[in-house]
Amino acid sequence: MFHYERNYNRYRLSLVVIALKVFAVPCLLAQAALSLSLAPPVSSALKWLVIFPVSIIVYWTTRNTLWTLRDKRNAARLGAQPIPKVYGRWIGGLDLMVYFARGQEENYGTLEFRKFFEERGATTLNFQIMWHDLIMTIDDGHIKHVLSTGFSHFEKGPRGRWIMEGVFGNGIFNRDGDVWKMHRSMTRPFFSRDRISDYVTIGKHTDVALRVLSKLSSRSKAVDVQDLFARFTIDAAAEFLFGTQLNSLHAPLPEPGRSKLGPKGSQAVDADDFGSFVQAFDEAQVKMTERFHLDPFWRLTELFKDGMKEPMATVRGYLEPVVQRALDDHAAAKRKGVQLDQDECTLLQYLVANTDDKTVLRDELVNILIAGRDTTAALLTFTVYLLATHPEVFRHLREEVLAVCGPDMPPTYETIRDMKYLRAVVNEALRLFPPVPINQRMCGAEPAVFPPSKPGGPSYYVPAETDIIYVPLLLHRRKDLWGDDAEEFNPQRWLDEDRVKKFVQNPMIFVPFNAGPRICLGQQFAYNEASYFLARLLQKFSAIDLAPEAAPQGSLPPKEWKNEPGRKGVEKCWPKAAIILFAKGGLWARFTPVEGA
Ligand code: HEM
Repeated sequence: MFHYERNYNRYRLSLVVIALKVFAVPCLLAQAALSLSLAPPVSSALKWLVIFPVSIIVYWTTRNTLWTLRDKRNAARLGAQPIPKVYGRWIGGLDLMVYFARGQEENYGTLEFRKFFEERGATTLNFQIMWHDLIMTIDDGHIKHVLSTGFSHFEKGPRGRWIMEGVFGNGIFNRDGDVWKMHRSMTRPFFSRDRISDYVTIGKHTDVALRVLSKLSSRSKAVDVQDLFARFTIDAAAEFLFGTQLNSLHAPLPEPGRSKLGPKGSQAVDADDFGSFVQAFDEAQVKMTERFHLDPFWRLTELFKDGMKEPMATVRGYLEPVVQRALDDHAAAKRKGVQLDQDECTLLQYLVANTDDKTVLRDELVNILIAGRDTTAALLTFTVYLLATHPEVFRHLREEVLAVCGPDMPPTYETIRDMKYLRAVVNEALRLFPPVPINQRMCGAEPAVFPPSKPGGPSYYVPAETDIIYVPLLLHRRKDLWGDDAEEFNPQRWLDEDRVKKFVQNPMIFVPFNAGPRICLGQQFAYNEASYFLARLLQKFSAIDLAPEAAPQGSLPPKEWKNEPGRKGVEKCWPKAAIILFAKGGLWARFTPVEGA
């Protein structure tokens, strides 16, 4: 097996390999041509300043032209067309790369990619960056092929693995083929039940979170709900996954007007141990996103300092004792002949019964903590944002919650199922703000073909080993799929018979949890957790108002956005993506408590 972790640690060395490939090959060819030519010798200055740089451009342009011809031939052989190409204005399409990287800093999540599709009237494009193909798609049919019907032709691939290794390591998110199958079969049985104990865990942490919220709200204090939800979901996930009480909700929260801008959201001025763990988690994810945008140049920016090392040392330092304790407990239980009760055990107990490899265990926890914490926190954050900005939806939802659960009865599996408007609100938030707004795959060693996504449409040729980016945030906002109100928050669309019929006919227009064999394992848990929390929240609070004045400086959407069409012109928080969607600087809001609740 290829040891990614060992190789990842040599990322500086890989820079030499890349440099040799990009620069040395054309320069050596130029040197050979000079030596063989009968022309008089040229000066060193001419060679280094003119001939070698020109040879690099000529070599790569020629190679690209030859590959384009080869792809055209292959495409014709397979009865397909090449995907429309996007060229930058600078050599090697470097301006596109700068645009993508700057977008990470300055723009609205992944929305900025839309202009390329609109300008060309296409839903799948092939960006030419550093003389390489980078396919980006918002096409439901092509995404279906990548994730589901053509699953075996696509993988996460070595590029993604290189970049994600520092965070995800040997965990389920970062593996393909048999190793991924092993991870999936090891973890899936744990997620395949609707366990009563899950509701107990969710209920317990919801109560703590709402007590904190009630206390602050009784003094009309603004709260960064994104931070609150990150604490709630990590406390619930830690108990559900490894039986540990993190009690992060008991630690000091960021204060309105006194917090600073953290790597993603807001940050308490004096971070405690838990704060450092969470900030480290966030920092590592932001770094990982930067690497995606700057690849392969991130190696240069981290030549003297591995940007992932420190934050991940903090994260792993936090988790290693947890893993060790689980292994010790398992060994002790085995000695006493105690059997594991699969219905009541935590994921970690379940995993240690299957492997004692500490790296696998630690990395799996990191993977599932990120999966379980940040995604659900993003869902809750953007649902609250949408409810605060749509009081009529808030009122309607509250009426349903009070009608089904009364003013204080905790929701159950059955009552959650009965609250159809609640499900519609959650789905609508997932549609407009999918917690995983952008994702990546790679075509395998053989070329593939995207079948026509519309009757009579073209099949598209996908060259072997090409990166493919798909963008659920843009797919979910396509007007031709969702109607003219695609950008509006309208939960009713999930209850309208005709519109639901359209979705049932083509479920690939909505993929917040992915699709196919790698579909999210925690989908049911996430729906349960978010629905439970929202129902309890609406029992206890009668209104939500955004409190932008409480946010740290630099968090609010830039003034220039006001002139932009669509959601960008009306957004009151700044959606950004670092693998997972978040509100820059947090989402600050005030809650009106119900008397006596
Ligand atoms: C709103 C909440 C959630 C959303 C939107 C979400 C979304 C996703 C997406 C898009 C993927 C596919 C990633 C990829 O293959 O590139 C995924 C995978 C996964 N999710 Fe979730 N997720 C959520 C909550 C959870 C929770 C709560 C857990 C567990 C506690 C979880 C566990 C997983 C796991 C283990 C995978 C990996 C599946 C595989 O590679 O085979 N997720 N999720």
